[in-house]
Amino acid sequence: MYVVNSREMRAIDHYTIEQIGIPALVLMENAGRAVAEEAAKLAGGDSRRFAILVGKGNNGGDGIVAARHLMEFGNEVKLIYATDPATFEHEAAIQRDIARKLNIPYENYSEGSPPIPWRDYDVIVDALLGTGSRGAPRAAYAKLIDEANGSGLPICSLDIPSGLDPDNGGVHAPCIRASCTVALAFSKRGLEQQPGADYAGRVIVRAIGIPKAAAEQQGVHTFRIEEPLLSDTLGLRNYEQRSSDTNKGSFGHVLVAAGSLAMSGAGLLCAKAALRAGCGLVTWALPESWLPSIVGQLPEIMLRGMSDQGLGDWSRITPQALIELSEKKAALVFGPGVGRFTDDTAWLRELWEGTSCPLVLDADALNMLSGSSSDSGSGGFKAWPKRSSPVILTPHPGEMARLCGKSVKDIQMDRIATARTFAEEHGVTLVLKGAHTVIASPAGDVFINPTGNAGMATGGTGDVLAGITASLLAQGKTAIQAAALGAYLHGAAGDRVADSRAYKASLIASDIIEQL
Ligand SMILES: NC(=O)C1=CN([C@@H]2O[C@H](COP(=O)(O)OP(=O)(O)OC[C@H]3O[C@@H](n4cnc5c(N)ncnc54)[C@H](OP(=O)(O)O)[C@@H]3O)[C@@H](O)[C@H]2O)[C@@H](O)CC1
Ligand SMILES: [K+]
Repeated sequence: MYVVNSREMRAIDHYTIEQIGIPALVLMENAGRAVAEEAAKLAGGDSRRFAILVGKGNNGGDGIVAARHLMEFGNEVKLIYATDPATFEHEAAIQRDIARKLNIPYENYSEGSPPIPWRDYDVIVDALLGTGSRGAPRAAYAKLIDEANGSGLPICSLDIPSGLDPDNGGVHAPCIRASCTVALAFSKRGLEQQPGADYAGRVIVRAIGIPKAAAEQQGVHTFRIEEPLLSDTLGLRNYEQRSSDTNKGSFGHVLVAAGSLAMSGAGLLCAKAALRAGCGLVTWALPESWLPSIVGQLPEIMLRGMSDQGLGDWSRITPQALIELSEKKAALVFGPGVGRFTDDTAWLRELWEGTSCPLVLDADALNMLSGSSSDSGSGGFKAWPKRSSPVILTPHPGEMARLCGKSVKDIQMDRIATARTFAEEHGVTLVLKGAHTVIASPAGDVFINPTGNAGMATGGTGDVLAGITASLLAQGKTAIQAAALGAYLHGAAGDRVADSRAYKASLIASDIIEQL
């Protein structure tokens, strides 16, 4: 499903109205009707009392239409205007006049108004500010938002919660805390990123007559991952279907290079997740001195001890040894639990240049790459030679901050833009982890993953994701397919674990592997 920013939405509206010829009033009627239906569902029955908070723009116009339909459904409604309705223009002014002729009750609210008697209402519809909103809500808008949040009533926001930045998910003070948000035509970027996603409540996207072709025509290339999208946009139709005439050699051999004595579990989780995600074979390359302690733990996985001079870590293992082992492998994942060592950035560069299979870099491998970026004058790993096969990087916000030389706060402020820019500039597929994981391709396509839960913020879940992603690559998926499907399946498995437990936060990383 398309996810748009306010500029794209304006262009899509304009194209639909001017080029396709669907009148703005028709779109507004469809929008108001859709919101009325969803608000009525939230209210849970007939004859409920709705306060409709109305701003001066088209969001307010949609709200007046919603009021009309709610009244038609048998409810009581009252319009509360945050700006003198005499100043309304265009479609909003037309809706204001219709409401007057229908004697829909209203009041003009201003900064000096006494508090609204909220006990006279059951549900609030928030139609103050939509995608035309700029900056923190001002004057009467701000006061009304504070009052509505303090009322204790369920709030249905129209398009976005008023006070939300529609483009990056940041929230101004104050911002409506909605029970549900009815996004019109397409989801908005602000609804798909934190903290906006929390303020929006349940997001329901409703069609209002704007054709999908309009988004395509305007070049929108940000999507939320969902089952139809996996098949339509990512070309993953029947991604689980296999021919019956196959063998383990048909589904790729993953090489996992991970783990050190202190963090052997990272390698174990990564290798096991790779196998569980469907590839034919997994070899786990690990420092040889502690290999004996692993024997028998993962009977399905082949172990390869790497000569480590008895240290138990990667500091004495040569990149050449791993390069040789990677020959004929369908994917290599490097990084989970490997730690840092002297000259590891140069070590990683040798691996980068010497291997020809698709590469997934996670955890400490990402910190090695950051070492390259901080190496002044080298141009960072952007200047490393282009590889013939793809690279997927899977940073969490802290690792991303180091890769970009920015703060975590800067990264989190606009995850979509950060991920897209980085992927385009560095020619890699990027998986920026965290709530609503963002996956960006070198071509600039961005996919937002809706699956997953807060219980997954626990050690080892990243190692599992790296293993799943490499496994999908080995099975012949393209980098963007493997990265998007990997994040989706990882989160979906995590949601199944959470659903099956008495205490959702008790999820641990190996549970995810078992639910794949
Ligand atoms: N076009 C169409 O056909 C369709 C439109 N649709 C609907 O339109 C919505 C977008 O409508 P929009 O562009 O009119 O902007 P919207 O958010 O209602 O209000 C902006 C007004 O508020 C004001 N204002 C801004 N910031 C403020 C602040 N911080 N604090 C206080 N005031 C502030 C600002 O006025 P100003 O202060 O600049 O005079 C501006 O005039 C969209 O979300 C969807 O609901 C859909 O149904 C699809 C079809
Ligand atoms: K709104």
